[in-house]
Amino acid sequence: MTELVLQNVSLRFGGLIALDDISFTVSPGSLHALIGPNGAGKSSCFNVISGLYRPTAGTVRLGVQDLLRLAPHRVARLGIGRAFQNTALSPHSTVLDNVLLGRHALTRGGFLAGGLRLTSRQERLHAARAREICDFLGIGASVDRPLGALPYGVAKLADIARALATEPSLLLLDEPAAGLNTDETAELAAMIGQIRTDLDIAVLLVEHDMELVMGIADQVTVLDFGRVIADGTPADVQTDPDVVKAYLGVTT
Ligand SMILES: Nc1ncnc2c1ncn2[C@@H]1O[C@H](COP(=O)(O)OP(=O)(O)OP(=O)(O)O)[C@@H](O)[C@H]1O
Repeated sequence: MTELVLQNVSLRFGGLIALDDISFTVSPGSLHALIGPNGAGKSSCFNVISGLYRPTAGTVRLGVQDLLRLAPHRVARLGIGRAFQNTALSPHSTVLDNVLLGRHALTRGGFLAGGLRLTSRQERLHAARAREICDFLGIGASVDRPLGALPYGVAKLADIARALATEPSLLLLDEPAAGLNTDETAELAAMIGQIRTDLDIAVLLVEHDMELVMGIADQVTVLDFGRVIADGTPADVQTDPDVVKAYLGVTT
């Protein structure tokens, strides 16, 4: 992966400023967290990076590539995969079929949406890769079961598997621990660490679970009211007076 650089990005919705001149860099191979109170602009930031929202000002680059000129599927094809806060997967389809949706981004035009016919050999290769990814995430045993019949934690991992199936070099995870119990959260933390170390994929993580974030991130960017108020190591940001104030609403 090359660096992801957001520079002076602003996003307005009418009179509301969702992102106000934000800049930060996600380094190759890093585990970078984006945190902040409710409404701080974290999801808006993800939507800008993945091409769903066009910012009012600023630049977003992956290496030399200007991401703001690209549609979401082109951003995905450049190696930015995204797992969603509420999984957008089909409960009636099997885990495998859901994960195969991720392979779609790799194929010109999209073999599922675009009607480009794959040979049976290509289909087999995609399915084998999808199974491999599910095995890696520890959900291999559930791969042929309908997603809706499985525990929420497995469904969350299936959505991460779908994002990994796009073969990203940077994975965006939007609140992956939301709705998970303590054990599932601990397993997820270990899994995110393995995605970075074993697969050499950088992770940009939006998450409210501070213990999870501070335990695994090596860089943390803190947003508040659409602005970057701190950017540094977990140790740096935890003691930053502006961050303490934003979270606790008190002056230090
Ligand atoms: N499509 C939209 N139209 C209008 N306003 C929006 C839109 N998306 C986000 N906003 C507003 O932009 C601001 C930032 O919202 P955003 O969802 O990015 O914050 P967040 O940090 O992800 O919050 P949360 O932690 O609650 O998910 C909020 O005031 C929100 O209401």
